[in-house]
Amino acid sequence: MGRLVNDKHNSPNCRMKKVIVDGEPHLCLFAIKDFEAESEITCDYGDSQWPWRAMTPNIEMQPEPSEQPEDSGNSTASFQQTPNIEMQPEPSEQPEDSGNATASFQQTPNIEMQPEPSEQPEDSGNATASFQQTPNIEMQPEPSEQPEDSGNATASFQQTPNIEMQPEPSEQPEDSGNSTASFQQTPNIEMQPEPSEQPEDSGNATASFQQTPNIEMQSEPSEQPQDYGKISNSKNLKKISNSTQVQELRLVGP
Ligand SMILES: C[S@@+](CC[C@H](N)C(=O)[O-])C[C@H]1O[C@@H](n2cnc3c(N)ncnc32)[C@H](O)[C@@H]1O
Repeated sequence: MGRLVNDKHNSPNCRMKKVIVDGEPHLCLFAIKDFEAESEITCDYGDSQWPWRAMTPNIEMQPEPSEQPEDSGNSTASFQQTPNIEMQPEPSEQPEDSGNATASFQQTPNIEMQPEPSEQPEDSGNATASFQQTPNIEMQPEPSEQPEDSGNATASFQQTPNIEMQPEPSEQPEDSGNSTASFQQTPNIEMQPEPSEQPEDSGNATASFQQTPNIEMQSEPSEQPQDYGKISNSKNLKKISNSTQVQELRLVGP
């Protein structure tokens, strides 16, 4: 318990007394005033050149009147402010040591983080951005090994089956594996020759039947005009008539 009591020369809340029990001395601590729980326990260490006392009077005089004028009797407030003031000179005496230990460690990782962004000058405070770019850079080399498969993996795979489909129909145009492509192309090829044959057939059929009667018609009239021409020929008729007349004459004559 005694190791928890601080020194307070002016207004301690406790007092240390020597009590002899069974002939043996004991240091016993007694409260000399009421104070709340968890308050600083203080007593007068006695007259001595305690190092903190050399600093305490000057420090206590400044904060007590200005900040807590109504707490004149509250020694607790003075001691609470005292350590705060003591913490400031400690960092100044040892700027990189205990007092600034927390700050120094916080700055250290920040300094470590800055060199990383310095490689990426615009990512100074954006450690997250730097890490995001790093995987992007890693992703780029991977595509660089396969430059055509990088971002167009889908396109490449789409092209691959297309390329496979093209040679397959060419190699096995009528096989089962290329049923889709082969049959699509095959009917196209069949359809092309069919129309190419049909136009000739259909047109020839029509033309042949048309020509045939024409030819027949031509032949018929070609024969008839000759007959009709003979009959219609007035000269021939005259010859015939003359011959009949001659025959009649001959019959009549003898
Ligand atoms: C018995 S211990 C008191 C408890 C100690 N302050 C602690 O936190 O454990 C005695 C030591 O406390 C410190 N101390 C006691 N009274 C003080 C005061 N008024 N101002 C600054 N340090 C004090 C000194 O370092 C002293 O050696």
